[in-house]
Amino acid sequence: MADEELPAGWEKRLSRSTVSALIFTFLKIHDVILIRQHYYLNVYTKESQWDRPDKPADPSGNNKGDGPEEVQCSHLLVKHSGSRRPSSWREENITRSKEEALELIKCRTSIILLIVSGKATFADLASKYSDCSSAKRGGDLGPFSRGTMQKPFEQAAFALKVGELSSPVHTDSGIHIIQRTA
Ligand SMILES: O=C(CCc1ccccc1)N[C@H](Cc1nc2ccccc2[nH]1)C(=O)O
Repeated sequence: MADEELPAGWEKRLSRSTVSALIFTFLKIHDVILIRQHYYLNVYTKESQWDRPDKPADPSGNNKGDGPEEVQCSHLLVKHSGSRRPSSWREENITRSKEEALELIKCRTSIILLIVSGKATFADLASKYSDCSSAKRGGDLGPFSRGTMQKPFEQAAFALKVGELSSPVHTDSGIHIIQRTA
């Protein structure tokens, strides 16, 4: 079935291994072959699935067993001067700019490559570098359902597969890297 025959409300997307992208981006290893896979995004609920859908996406977002009612995530937050609370356990008065925060989170993210080699875990890094109070719990936010987190965070979290890492996500709190853990 050709792409244009996708049932209404679905988009075909290309994913790639975050790690490969990070290796490619941060270590400038030009012979890394990006692992690319197609997945399908419900344009209404932003939920994603690997299997090609055979029926129109449910616009109501009612969960008919298609996506999780709740997810569990950990995150690493880098705040900046424009954050809603530019202060954290790490730094009483956070003055870095949003651009500096983005650069910093990219550096932190490149450290996530250490996870691949087993030299560090996401929890190790979040507990060291996250500006959220959840750093004390290795960045773990516990399970949450839709409607409880800032929308950009929720949409990114619910689009992740278990174990996946997000790209940098901007909320009023700052810039996050999210890992879905359940
Ligand atoms: O609101 C909290 C506490 C989050 C938390 C949830 C569950 C367990 C432990 C912590 N921390 C804020 C920073 C912050 N903003 C967020 C926005 C979305 C998700 C997590 C976030 N964390 C802050 O510290 O300014």
